[in-house]
Amino acid sequence: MSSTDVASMSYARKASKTAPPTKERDGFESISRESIVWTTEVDEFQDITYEISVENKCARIAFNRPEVLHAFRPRTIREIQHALELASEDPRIWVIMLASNNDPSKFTPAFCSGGDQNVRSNGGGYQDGTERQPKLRVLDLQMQMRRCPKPIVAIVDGYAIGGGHILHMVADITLASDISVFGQTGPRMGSFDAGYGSTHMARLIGQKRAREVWFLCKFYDAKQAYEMGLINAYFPKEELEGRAAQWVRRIAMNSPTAIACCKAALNADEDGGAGIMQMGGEMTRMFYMSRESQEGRDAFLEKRAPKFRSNL
Ligand SMILES: CC(C)(COP(=O)(O)OP(=O)(O)OC[C@H]1O[C@@H](n2cnc3c(N)ncnc32)[C@H](O)[C@@H]1OP(=O)(O)O)[C@@H](O)C(=O)NCCC(=O)NCCSC(=O)c1cc(O)c2ccccc2c1O
Repeated sequence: MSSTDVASMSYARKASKTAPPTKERDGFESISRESIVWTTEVDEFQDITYEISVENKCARIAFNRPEVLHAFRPRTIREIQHALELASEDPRIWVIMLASNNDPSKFTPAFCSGGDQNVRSNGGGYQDGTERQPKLRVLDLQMQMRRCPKPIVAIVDGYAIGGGHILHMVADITLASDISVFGQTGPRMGSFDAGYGSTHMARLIGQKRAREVWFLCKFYDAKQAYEMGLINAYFPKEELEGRAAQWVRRIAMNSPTAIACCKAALNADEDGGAGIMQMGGEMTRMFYMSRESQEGRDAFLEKRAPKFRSNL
């Protein structure tokens, strides 16, 4: 019997009608924390790795530039965009991890240190020879992460700074190790993110705190980040991998459609017309699966008047 089955059993209804209420009845603690065994899905990436676990219904996209603390250049972002598209369109994948590959014996651990300053151009963005024009491609990635119907879990182990800090905030869930450090540096090095980097941060931690983070450019440890509401949880470094596996397994046990709709609704509250479009898209997708919707298409193709049956 797999650990997921054990968790499902404790989650299932039981016969007793007199048991006192306990929070353990959610079954969460019985979900396995064993490391996920990953299979490399695409190996032509240079700046990232992309792995999947079909058994656990999840994908792992990881920054792989430890020598610059996983700073991203346009190539890095383009590769993440491609991997995210693969994961989004793969029916075997229900949850997506955004992480980093660290070897603390060689380089300081980091999730991501933001835009690679070596390729920051004077032309209004970043240019590593792969862009037609210098651009802030990471903003497109942020939109793609928001619009992805599958939950994205950021796994932060080390520095999450600048644009790297924004990427974990844009992810749906953030789990961190206790050695992690969070912060913005833009105003110290001539940059800022006036999009989600400012507005979503204020939604997460409040206006006063967001102004502090941007105006002072202080760094915060994992405990402070948790207390501020920047992250969901933090764990001793050696436990992070197992705890992340537990969270991801649990999300993948739940209804993917319900989760997609919750994500769309939470985005809609913040994203105005674009958020409503995302939620509307989910509604239309499900409506297309109904007999009522299909009757409209069939009637058109058969050149007859539709005979709708209302479900209302
Ligand atoms: C994170 C640090 C505080 C760590 O300091 P530490 O002393 O431990 O390590 P080093 O500084 O020696 O770093 C090791 C090694 O990595 C290189 N490196 C680190 N970060 C970067 C980077 N961002 N770009 C390029 N290279 C980097 C460093 O040079 C070292 O290499 P060596 O060859 O010298 O060994 C510290 O590293 C630090 O402060 N890093 C800079 C972090 C930063 O300022 N990031 C923000 C960049 S701006 C940005 O990210 C950004 C994002 C967006 O989403 C935007 C969106 C819209 C508009 C603008 C955006 C934007 O500007």
